[in-house]
Amino acid sequence: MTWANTMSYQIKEAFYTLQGEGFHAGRPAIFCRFTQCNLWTGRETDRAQAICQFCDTDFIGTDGQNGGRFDTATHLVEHLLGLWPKTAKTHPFVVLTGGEPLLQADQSLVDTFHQFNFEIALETNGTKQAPEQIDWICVSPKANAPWLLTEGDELKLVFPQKNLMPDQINQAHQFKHYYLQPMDGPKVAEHTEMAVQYCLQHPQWRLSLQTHKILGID
Ligand SMILES: C[S@@+](CC[C@H](N)C(=O)[O-])C[C@H]1O[C@@H](n2cnc3c(N)ncnc32)[C@H](O)[C@@H]1O
Ligand SMILES: Nc1nc2[nH]cc(C(=O)O)c2c(=O)[nH]1
Ligand code: SF4
Ligand SMILES: [Mg+2]
Repeated sequence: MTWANTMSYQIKEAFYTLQGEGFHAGRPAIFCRFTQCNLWTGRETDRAQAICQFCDTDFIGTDGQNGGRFDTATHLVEHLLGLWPKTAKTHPFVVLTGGEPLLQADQSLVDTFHQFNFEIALETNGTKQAPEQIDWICVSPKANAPWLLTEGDELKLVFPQKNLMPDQINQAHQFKHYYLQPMDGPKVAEHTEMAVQYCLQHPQWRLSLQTHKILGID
């Protein structure tokens, strides 16, 4: 006999938009937002007790646009492929985010994306190791959380974070690009000015604005 497969991918929402942040800002991409995070429950009543307290995202449930539970990697990938324009001359580009995508995204999902000719980018908090062969890894470490994934393509530090300022980033870490992203919230203007000044004084760092918020798109 075979066991019923209870594993499934739980997706809050999925949408086609421009990557707003970091190296690939401006690039059309399918966003796949997984439910759940290991640094916050996602409930406002728990925010003040969470390890990560500044999150700008709702990742609870599977009720968002194009969200749902997908019982196999193939079913999820086919669903996402449907969001890529039919007339596109380029292969589909997907950004796995959340919530924390590495709680669910496994080797089978990565391999299935590649079978369907996807290029895969990942947005992660860096608390877990990633499956192999992800095409673009963006790590955004969080103060007071374990940091295990210390290599990747892009390090995108939300700034400022008490206990995780850019001078505390170990330069032995292996990333191709280093970005400061101003922490959104009531003080975003002040944080942006501070990030500009920090980059000017430490030109290894570049500024990442959340351009989708400026544009008013997803
Ligand atoms: C919502 S997170 C999901 C992926 C993963 N859990 C992570 O933290 O990287 C996506 C990106 O938004 C960033 N982010 C979350 N809240 C933010 C805020 N208030 N201001 C600026 N960036 C924020 C995260 O650091 C991360 O780079
Ligand atoms: N346009 C757009 N770009 C993004 N880059 C990272 C995002 C995220 O929430 O992970 C995000 C997002 O939610 N929207
Ligand atoms: S780690 Fe990412 S998804 Fe989790 S609470 Fe922080 S910013 Fe939000
Ligand atoms: Mg976002």
